[in-house]
Amino acid sequence: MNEIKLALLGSGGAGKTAILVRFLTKRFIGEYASSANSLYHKRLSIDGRQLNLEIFDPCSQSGGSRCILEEPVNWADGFVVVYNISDRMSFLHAKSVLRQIKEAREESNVPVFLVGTKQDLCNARQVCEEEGRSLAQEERCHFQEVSAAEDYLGISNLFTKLIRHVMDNLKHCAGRRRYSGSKSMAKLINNVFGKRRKSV
Ligand SMILES: Nc1nc2c(ncn2[C@@H]2O[C@H](COP(=O)(O)OP(=O)(O)OP(=O)(O)O)[C@@H](O)[C@H]2O)c(=O)[nH]1
Repeated sequence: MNEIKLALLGSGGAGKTAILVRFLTKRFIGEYASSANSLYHKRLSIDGRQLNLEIFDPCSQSGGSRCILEEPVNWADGFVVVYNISDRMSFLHAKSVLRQIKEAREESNVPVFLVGTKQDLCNARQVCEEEGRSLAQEERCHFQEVSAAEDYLGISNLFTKLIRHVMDNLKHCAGRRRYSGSKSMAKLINNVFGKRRKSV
């Protein structure tokens, strides 16, 4: 069984949980009463391979995104960096997150997806699609705009694509030390990610 670990990063309210819940359950839930970091588990099969997926979704209220950038940026095999297309501050935050991932994981060539979400709110758009695309080009990561409210397929494709890149990258890195050493995992989850674990 392949273990794949993903982390969603981005500013508070950017739409991280909405994207993740859409991917895991196909549903869009308007409000989430979450005040803690969450680790979601999912088994799935991609290209005939059984995968054990763990996805970390930090809650901004618990200072989660700060934690993951300070300590366990090495935990994840791939990242989804989320901003809200109707909030320029969230785009600037995403830019800074991309830089920090790059600094910390330069050698590993870790797959990253920059995601502009809330595409349905295009009347209130503050970040044009081209800006997102060129930032992604600059930072050599993938890019997509989505709407968790309106589009399941786009989000599902995004995660599938990221997971494929992660699998390729892990194959490529085989033999080298995997960044997220399994010995420290339990400690990492308990200390940094809080104790909530969810299976969907
Ligand atoms: N219209 C619209 N609203 C969205 C979309 N995605 C999320 N929202 C709303 O935006 C708000 C914040 O979404 P969350 O998914 O909780 O954002 P988050 O990044 O997880 O926020 P924190 O948990 O605070 O870090 C919620 O009210 C969602 O319903 C979208 O695609 N379209």
